[in-house]
Amino acid sequence: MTILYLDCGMGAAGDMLMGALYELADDKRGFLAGLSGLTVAGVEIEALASEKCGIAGTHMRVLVGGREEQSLDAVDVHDHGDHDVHHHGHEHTRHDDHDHHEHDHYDQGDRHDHDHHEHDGAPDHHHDPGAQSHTHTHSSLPAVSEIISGLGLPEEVRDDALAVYQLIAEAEAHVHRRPVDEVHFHEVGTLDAIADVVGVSLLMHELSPDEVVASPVHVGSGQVWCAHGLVPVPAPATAYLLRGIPTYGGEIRGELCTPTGAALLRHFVDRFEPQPTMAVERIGYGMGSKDFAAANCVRAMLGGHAGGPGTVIELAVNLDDMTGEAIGFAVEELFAAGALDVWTSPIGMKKGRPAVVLSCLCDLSRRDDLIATLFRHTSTLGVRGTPHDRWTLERAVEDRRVGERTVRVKRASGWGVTRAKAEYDDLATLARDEGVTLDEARRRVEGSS
Ligand SMILES: O=C([S-])c1cc(C(=O)S)c[n+]([C@@H]2O[C@H](COP(=O)(O)O)[C@@H](O)[C@H]2O)c1
Ligand code: NI
Repeated sequence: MTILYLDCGMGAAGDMLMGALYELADDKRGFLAGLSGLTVAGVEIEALASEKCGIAGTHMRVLVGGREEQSLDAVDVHDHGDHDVHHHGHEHTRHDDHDHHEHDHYDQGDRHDHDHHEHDGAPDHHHDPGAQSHTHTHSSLPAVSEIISGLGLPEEVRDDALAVYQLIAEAEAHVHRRPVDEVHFHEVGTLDAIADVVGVSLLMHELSPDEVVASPVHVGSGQVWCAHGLVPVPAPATAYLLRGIPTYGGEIRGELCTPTGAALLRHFVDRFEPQPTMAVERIGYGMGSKDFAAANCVRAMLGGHAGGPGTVIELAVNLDDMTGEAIGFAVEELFAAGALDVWTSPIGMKKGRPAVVLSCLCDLSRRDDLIATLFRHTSTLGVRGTPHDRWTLERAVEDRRVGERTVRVKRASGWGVTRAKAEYDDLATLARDEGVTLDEARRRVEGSS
């Protein structure tokens, strides 16, 4: 059971997530080759050694037409004009010839400010950024999907990347109160964001952790320039994408979590909580392009469960107006939707009604599906949920030959205990086919070991 833990104590941007996962990947060349389809579109992706507050990590530099996009925090408004903001995005990239310590001053007057929704959504609608501003492209979801689908990615990677973009499109649609099919991306529609989304999807596919856990997300504070103008941090799309996820503003003035980072977290992370008990085997640091007092990185840790409890959710509803048949059907649907266990308990309810509590246990990643199943297949108007610690034995299933037949035997071990038990369905088939009792069938399986 492998756990990928993402420390988002300095937020998350697409390139930071990609850098952190890249450090964990075995086949780094294969990964970069997997992104080569993007070079046709003028995108170059380099993994550069980068250092923040003395920590060595990787900065994934995505160049589109030779330029790297940066988010423009409005960290300081100077006396010499309301429109001047101090851009503190600079890099400390060892393999780079440029002067990384320059501080650019962005003047709102040099920006091409406009309503991106007035454009027709053609993916090649670029604005010349000039010397003082940033490039952005206006792309529709179908245009972005076409680019992603044309990259020759494994099906699962392509589907993940498309799902991340769907989330971004829904966030844009919500923020601008437009239908999803009328959304035109601005910054996140540029090729560098596509590279981030595809890169992270590819690396997740390569690492294939059983569980992805992330810390509460530090979003930063203040304001940031985007295609709409100066917006509050977290940017509106980021705030929407992170709803329901634990976040905090903290002391740092600047945008720490971008819409792309937020969409990637929403899609890939199973649960948000402090680092679980795990035996960490590999650690990766993905560096951002900006510098703050704290190391601007996402830290990724890969490891296994280390004897600590897992978390399961118990969902429960009280039912006083359903038939036994209908409740039985709901039980089957809950199992089909991924419940670990489902049970009913008799209760007495108001107005002297005999009733039942229908309960089920599930992993957090299945919780929302099971809530939807409860609402769909029962008459309840509310679902209760309680998280529980759960300690488990390691389980394995082995096949055992009993004469001409194969019977599955479940082995469980840990906590000083080892035991084995034949799978009931196989045992019942054996008993019926051989015309013996269940006990006799069990003895035959035990005798065959
Ligand atoms: O492109 C989109 S959807 C976008 C939306 C918003 C809104 O809040 S609406 C803000 N921004 C800003 O663009 C840059 C780049 O974001 P990436 O996700 O492409 O890294 C960033 O400063 C966002 O706040 C983009
Ligand atoms: Ni927007």
